[in-house]
Amino acid sequence: MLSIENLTKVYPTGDRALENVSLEIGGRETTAIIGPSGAGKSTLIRCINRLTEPTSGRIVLDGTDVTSLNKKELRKARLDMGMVFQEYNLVERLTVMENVLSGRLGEVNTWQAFRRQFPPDAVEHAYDTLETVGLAGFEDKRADELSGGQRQRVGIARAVVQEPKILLADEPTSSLDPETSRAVMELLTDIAEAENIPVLINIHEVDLAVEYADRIVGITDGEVSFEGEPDELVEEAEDRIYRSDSVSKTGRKGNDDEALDNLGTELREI
Ligand SMILES: Nc1ncnc2c1ncn2[C@@H]1O[C@H](COP(=O)(O)OP(=O)(O)OP(=O)(O)O)[C@@H](O)[C@H]1O
Repeated sequence: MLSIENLTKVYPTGDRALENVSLEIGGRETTAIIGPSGAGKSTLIRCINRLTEPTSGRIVLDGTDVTSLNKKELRKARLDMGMVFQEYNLVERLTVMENVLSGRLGEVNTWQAFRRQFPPDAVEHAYDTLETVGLAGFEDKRADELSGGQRQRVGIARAVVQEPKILLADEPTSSLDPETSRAVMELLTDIAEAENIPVLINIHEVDLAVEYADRIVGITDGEVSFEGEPDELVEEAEDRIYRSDSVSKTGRKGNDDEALDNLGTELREI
């Protein structure tokens, strides 16, 4: 169970990205965080494993107060929090298998890591996980030979072999085409069930959130503006979440789209 308690983040620039955010995430539920651009979604995900340091508040994972850990303790605690990134964060010149096993690096010493000596159960788990994510047979391919969707599958497999207590995903579909995005969302929700862990996803596309998530959390101007099941996300709730936004919500025309339309009209008139 992950408890986020009164989380506040103020960047050194003075930007108040999060204001007293409290949430509980548990079971094997997929929670989607939606909201306008700049609302604080990414900051929220990154504060959980302290890739971004919270200003105040607490993050408690299965009884461990992550916010109070020193560097060494934090490295260990991060093994419990698998992270999937928008840009995959793979080591391009390493193979798929090496990238996946890097999820277990925290468990072996430097010499073992250098000799690529991982425990046999880790290697077996990596093979199984590659099969789960649809990449059986890709073990020896280099990461830079893969498509975006395949890279993201490697990123997910790397997070899963850590055997985390929670999976965090920061815009995992933003660099992917719609069909691949759906496949990745399906995979993440399947993993939540199979591994019996909660998955927290920062996602731009409301339609994907509604289709795949069990629960939706709306963030607006750094605060929780909605919390509920996908079918509770009626138009009024969406308007509340996106009240100050014009571009991020899928399916709704924003200022940029309108500006492009106007430009098109003007060009046709010349
Ligand atoms: N490193 C930083 N330094 C200063 N301000 C930052 C930093 N990162 C984010 N911010 C600010 O914090 C606020 C929240 O940003 P964040 O990236 O968390 O939003 P987001 O909802 O994930 O946006 P998007 O959907 O566009 O990625 C914004 O006002 C942003 O400008």
